[in-house]
Amino acid sequence: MTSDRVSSLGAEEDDTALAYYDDDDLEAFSVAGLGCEDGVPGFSDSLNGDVKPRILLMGLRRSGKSSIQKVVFHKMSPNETLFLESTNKICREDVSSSSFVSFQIWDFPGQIDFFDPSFDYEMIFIGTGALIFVIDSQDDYVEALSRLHLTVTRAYKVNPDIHFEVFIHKVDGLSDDHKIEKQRDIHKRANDDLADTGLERIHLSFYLTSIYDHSIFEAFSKVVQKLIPQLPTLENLLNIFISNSGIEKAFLFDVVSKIYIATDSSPVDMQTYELCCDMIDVVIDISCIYGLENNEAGLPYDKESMAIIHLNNTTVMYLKEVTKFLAMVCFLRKESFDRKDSRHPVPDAAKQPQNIIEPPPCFTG
Ligand SMILES: Nc1nc2c(ncn2[C@@H]2O[C@H](COP(=O)(O)OP(=O)(O)OP(=O)(O)O)[C@@H](O)[C@H]2O)c(=O)[nH]1
Repeated sequence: MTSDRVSSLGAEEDDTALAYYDDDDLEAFSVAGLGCEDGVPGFSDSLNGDVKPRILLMGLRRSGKSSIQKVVFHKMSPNETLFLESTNKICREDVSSSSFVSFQIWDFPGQIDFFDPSFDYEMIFIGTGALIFVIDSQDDYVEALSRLHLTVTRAYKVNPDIHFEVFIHKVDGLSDDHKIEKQRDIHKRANDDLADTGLERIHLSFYLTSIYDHSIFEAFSKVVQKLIPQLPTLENLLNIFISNSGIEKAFLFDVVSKIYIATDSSPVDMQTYELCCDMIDVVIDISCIYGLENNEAGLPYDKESMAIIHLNNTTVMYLKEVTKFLAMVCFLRKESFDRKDSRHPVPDAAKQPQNIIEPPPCFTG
């Protein structure tokens, strides 16, 4: 692999870095143990200690892999993906925008034959944390299912710890009934194929996704959460947090990608998640316009970042910076929120009954 065939795109400012490899490089990668060139690590990264978990995006041509990556990690608007050219190189991206969300995404061109004997797929799968297989739900998926089966069985043999995630994608064109029907059919066929080869122990997770709504962010959140070793601890902390405050639901969000890296153990509904994403957008957009000094660059998000939004259904949303890249987004009832306001000026606050739940410190301003 020569250095002129490896180009880093200038996305480092937002803590992402891309490296592209062209078809000829695939042959070069079949040489086991290929190391770093020009600061760009090769497939053998997984063998050294401080490597990030790898997420692979695979699927047939035009299934929507690159669109997913661009919309989730580069804020590309869904309509712009109509003009994306077919990927003919492996595209790797480092995502390290927060201390908890740190991984690499590998976007594979649909036409690559991984199982060409000259290509060392073992090196790819060994360092992989999750394999996302994208199926275009608006297309005939017979070929996609046989490709899924081949990919999953090969990958499992190399690395049984991989999480296999199937995105039934482009569901925006389908009615609700149709979506459920497709999901049931794909789920059944994929698992039947595995059972036929005696591999029913392989677990596939299925998600209905589209880049035209928040479903793709939610699905990606769930995939990434499985790669966060601290997840149970974070969930536990969030459970303690909400049970000791007037808060009903709390999310920890990666602000840049709008992936939620943890939430308390009460169920998440899509509407709540969408509201959180909208709130993050509002905060960042307003801060972009009014929050930056002249000529200042970068994400307008810092220790001062916080917002309160009163919804018309007596719910209050509260966003507060937690770290440089993370935000806590909470939902609480208006009464719980007002209680904090009434605490300070009321001189006889000591008369409050003992069992009133105190708002957490972040609400005491
Ligand atoms: N309706 C709809 N179209 C989508 C969605 N996601 C992607 N597309 C469209 O699908 C087409 C193919 O998307 P790509 O992201 O280039 O597909 P790909 O899998 O990367 O394709 P290759 O690079 O050829 O492997 C584009 O026209 C996208 O606009 C979606 O959720 N809904």
